[in-house]
Amino acid sequence: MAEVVFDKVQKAFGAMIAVEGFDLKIEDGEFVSLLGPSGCGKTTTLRMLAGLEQPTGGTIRIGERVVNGVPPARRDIAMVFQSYALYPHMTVAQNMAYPLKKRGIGEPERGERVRAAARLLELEALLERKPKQLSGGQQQRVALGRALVREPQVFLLDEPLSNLDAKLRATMRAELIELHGRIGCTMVYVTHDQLEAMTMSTRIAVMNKGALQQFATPSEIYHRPANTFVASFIGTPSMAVLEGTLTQAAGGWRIDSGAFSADLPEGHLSDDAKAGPVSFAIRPEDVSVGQGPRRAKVRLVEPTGHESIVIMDLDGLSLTARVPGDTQLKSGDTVDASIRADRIHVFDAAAGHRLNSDRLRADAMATASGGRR
Ligand SMILES: Nc1ncnc2c1ncn2[C@@H]1O[C@H](COP(=O)(O)OP(=O)(O)OP(=O)(O)O)[C@@H](O)[C@H]1O
Repeated sequence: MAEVVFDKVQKAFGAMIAVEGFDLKIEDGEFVSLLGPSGCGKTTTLRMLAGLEQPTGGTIRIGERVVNGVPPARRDIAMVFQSYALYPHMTVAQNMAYPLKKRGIGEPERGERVRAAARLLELEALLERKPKQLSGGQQQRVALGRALVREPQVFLLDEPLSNLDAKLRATMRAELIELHGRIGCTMVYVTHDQLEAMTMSTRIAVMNKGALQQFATPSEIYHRPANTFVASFIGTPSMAVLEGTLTQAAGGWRIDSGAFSADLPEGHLSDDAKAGPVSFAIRPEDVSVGQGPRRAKVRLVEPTGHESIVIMDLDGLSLTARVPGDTQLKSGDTVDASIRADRIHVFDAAAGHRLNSDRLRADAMATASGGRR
């Protein structure tokens, strides 16, 4: 087990900068997800950690050792890919033993390590099967087992669940959380699926356009997005980032956007807030439908089963709300509505960084889960 540190890491492919100014300190035993949209540099970052790509700037450290220039086989890491890459002619046991055989580890120890990993992953009954006789989830477990037998300092996982169907993904998510709990190994997990990142990680590194946007617990990232990118990327349905103007009002700040205005409670914004243009965003759960002083016109109702997502115009803003799945609301209806002014996220209009003081949020956060740490 080891900590992993990226220090000002850059990766350029010719003129194309894939990763830039990347600083990250992953603590020993953490489960960290690299999360971001397609092309943001997640896989390149993981491949640099694995030694499959060389950084064009900065240093990467695993434990005490700077690994720039160290070949993959000597980094003491194990990688699990999206494609399980099992050898079809070998049994499960032979597949799992293969990395040990390549390292010259003798038979009694090989067998022992394979049996231990098989026990951990509940693969004991499948050891003599060939990969084609296994389900997708079982194949994924063998790929994990093959990584596990190497007893690496760090596990690297690149979208390992993306070939599985929704039900199996949910099962494997739970299995990976359990596995991490049992072996306590440092894990770095690449995904563009925020549900995976939110449920499994101790901390999430949100990336966009090759740069780190925020590195924090899932709860922190959801409740205190550091900038407009994280605010709009995290959350399903997502928050729209709206344009408004901040003015000083008696007792605090007021935010206006066309016909919409809201008085922000005292202490809601940090000392960085200045009168003038801002961006702001409101989570769907902070919009109430069916009661309140505002009027909203329903544009669309999207049933998802236990709840429905309502897209509506409220004082000229397009907002999204969640309502119970048995709602009778339909497009064209006019309803009473309210928003939680104490939950409005406010950002600098130009730079996009968060302007909330989060003093009011701190109490709620103290009782919320701070990720899996
Ligand atoms: N070998 C390469 N040569 C040139 N450009 C590359 C190379 N590998 C990656 N890139 C570019 O670097 C950027 C980051 O790619 P990367 O694969 O790291 O993104 P990603 O976040 O993992 O995306 P995805 O989720 O689609 O896999 C992309 O614009 C990609 O086209």
